[in-house]
Amino acid sequence: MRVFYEQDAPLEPLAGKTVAIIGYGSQGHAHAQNLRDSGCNVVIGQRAGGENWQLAKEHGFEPMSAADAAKAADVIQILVQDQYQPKVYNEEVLPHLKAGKTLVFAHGFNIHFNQILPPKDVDVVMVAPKGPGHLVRREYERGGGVPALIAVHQDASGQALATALAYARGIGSTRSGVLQTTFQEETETDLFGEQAVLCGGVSALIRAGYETLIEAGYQPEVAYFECMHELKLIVDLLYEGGFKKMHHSISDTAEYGDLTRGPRLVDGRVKQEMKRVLEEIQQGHFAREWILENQAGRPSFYALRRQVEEHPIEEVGERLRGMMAWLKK
Ligand SMILES: NC(=O)C1=CN([C@@H]2O[C@H](COP(=O)(O)OP(=O)(O)OC[C@H]3O[C@@H](n4cnc5c(N)ncnc54)[C@H](OP(=O)(O)O)[C@@H]3O)[C@@H](O)[C@H]2O)C=CC1
Ligand SMILES: CC[C@](O)(C(C)=O)C(=O)O
Repeated sequence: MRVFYEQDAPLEPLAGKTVAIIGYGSQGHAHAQNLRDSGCNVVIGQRAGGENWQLAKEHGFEPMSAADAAKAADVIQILVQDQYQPKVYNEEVLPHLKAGKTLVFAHGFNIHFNQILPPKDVDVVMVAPKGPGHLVRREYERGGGVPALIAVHQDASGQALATALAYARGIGSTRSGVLQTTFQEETETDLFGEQAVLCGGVSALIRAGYETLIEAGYQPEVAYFECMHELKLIVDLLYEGGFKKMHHSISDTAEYGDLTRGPRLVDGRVKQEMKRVLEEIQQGHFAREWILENQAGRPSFYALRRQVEEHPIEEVGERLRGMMAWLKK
């Protein structure tokens, strides 16, 4: 697998071009500012009135409608919520697409699951940072970058890969490394990662650990520190140096407990369920469920979100974090 760095990704394909960032949210605010700081000409398509419209103005942009931004731009990055993308694309972006323009995505969902069908004469690429938008900005400002996946879905101009690489450079990702993939691989692995491990798996593990300690009579504050607070510090070690660095830093007692008890918890049954989760993604069942959930006004999403946000660990966590003055609110 080839990894692309700064020397492989000149910015020239974006020279003299205008990049539209449609949606000034988590990813949008980071891509827009990083590209501008890299010398690119950036316009913002952000619906008016809300906090992100205001934020774009505070950051020195003149936000306009998605339609006006798509009309003005050569390269159009779609960074509105996945569930709104087909509507925004059909109503505001499609009328302004023509040969020579490039459509960019940060996640393959709508292309891979056929919710957006671009005309054949435009380039369609993906530049998907492997991290939350706020870190895409923070790492860039620190002189680094969040790694990214790139992919080419349509190469009408013959320049699609070069454009994607230039874009990845503009947001800082080639400082860390950019891997080429397909829309299918990015979509399936990204959904699996966020469901089974990063968001779904970890959150469920935290809640189960906390509940186990509370049900055994331990203090909520102690349970919070053990099951949520310290997790960040352990993950930092994993991020910096893998299991080896984590093992080096934790006590031998902790390491022995990790090696002998961890596999008892995440055993064959968990892996079996992970496989089912992956199959639901691969067969389009998750996509169908999420699309229909949105069409129905998200009744399950809101009910489940409320349940999790009302979990007792949230109350104790908020109180304890309130005492940590250095934490960003
Ligand atoms: N969050 C992340 O870190 C990651 C996200 N991605 C992908 O990036 C894309 C964007 O996600 P994310 O940054 O989380 O999205 P956010 O929800 O953070 O931001 C979406 C933005 O789009 C705006 N918007 C919605 N509708 C319109 C419209 N009609 N016209 C103009 N602007 C509109 C929203 O405005 P308003 O504020 O008014 O709602 C908001 O500012 C998705 O494809 C996602 O899968 C990929 C990797 C990581
Ligand atoms: C882990 C969640 C993520 O996939 C991400 C930040 O990469 C997302 O879509 O937000």
